[in-house]
Amino acid sequence: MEARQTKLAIVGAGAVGTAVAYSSLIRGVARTVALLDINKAKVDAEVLDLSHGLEFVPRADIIGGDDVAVCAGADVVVFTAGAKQKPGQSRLELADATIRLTRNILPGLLEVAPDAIYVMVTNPVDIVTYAALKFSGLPHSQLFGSGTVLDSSRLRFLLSRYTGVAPQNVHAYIAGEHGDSEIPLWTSATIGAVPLLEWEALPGYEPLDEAARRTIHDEVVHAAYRIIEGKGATNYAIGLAATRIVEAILKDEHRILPVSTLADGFAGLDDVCLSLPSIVGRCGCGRRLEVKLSDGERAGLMRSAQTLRDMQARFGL
Ligand SMILES: O=P(O)(O)OC[C@H]1O[C@](O)(COP(=O)(O)O)[C@@H](O)[C@@H]1O
Repeated sequence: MEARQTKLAIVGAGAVGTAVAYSSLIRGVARTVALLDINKAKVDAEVLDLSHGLEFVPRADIIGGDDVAVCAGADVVVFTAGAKQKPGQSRLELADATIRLTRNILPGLLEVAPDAIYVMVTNPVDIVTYAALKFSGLPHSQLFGSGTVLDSSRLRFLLSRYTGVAPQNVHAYIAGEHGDSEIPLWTSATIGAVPLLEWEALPGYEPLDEAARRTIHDEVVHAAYRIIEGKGATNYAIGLAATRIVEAILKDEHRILPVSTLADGFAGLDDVCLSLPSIVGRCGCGRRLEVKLSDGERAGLMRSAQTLRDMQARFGL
């Protein structure tokens, strides 16, 4: 009997969608990678370019087109389609067009891939995820957003640079909105087995005091703006972050990832999609962790949730 083959469908063949396809192929997360885009010439060209590298990656097929049928039977759908972010433009300004686009595309996808786990990546991801949950009627385990998985890896990269320890050993999360109101969860963070708030600087490194933590937080929040100013879009790190989520799903890893999902009352948060460390596996997004929060972190999360609720109301959600 042949093993069931896994299929990843990526909606949107722009800078982010193609980065997800590229990193997914390199990491060998799915046997088939399908790319869908309304621009047929572009998607065909991307598929051809990626096909020419198949010799160098784990065994896979790459297909694509402008017909939703290309996503048929997908196990995971990564949704990256949306309006392009311009320099200086906030994530919010993009929201209206993107929400309409999401509403138009989802029904066709649900028809051909009803059992897929849907990972929304398009910004503003928390709002798009909330809207997509409403439009699709899917349970929040089956549809969630990439949230602050990328922001958390930016945080880990910066902490790694400050402390001289590998980012893999920095266990720290950004929570809340994937956007300006996001907050680092310093209280629960550890470096190796050492609580981050008790970290003693290694020789040649500065202490991780409050001022340093404030600078790092600020850098994480503004990282995307700096990249957009320089190259118009962020794509490689979000491609890797989304691939990490897909891998956790398809390999049923039960990984703890700060994905954006509907709040269920934890820390007094509800009726909003935001990120908190959650368990991700083959059934999608499972339980949230009951993370220990300081009063300041709790208040920050409440503010972030309120920012998102205000946006939801502005878009009639
Ligand atoms: O610092 P430790 O305990 O050796 O853990 C390292 C492991 O943690 C990870 O970085 C995952 O960390 P998180 O659970 O904080 O996401 C793995 O990639 C790595 O293998």
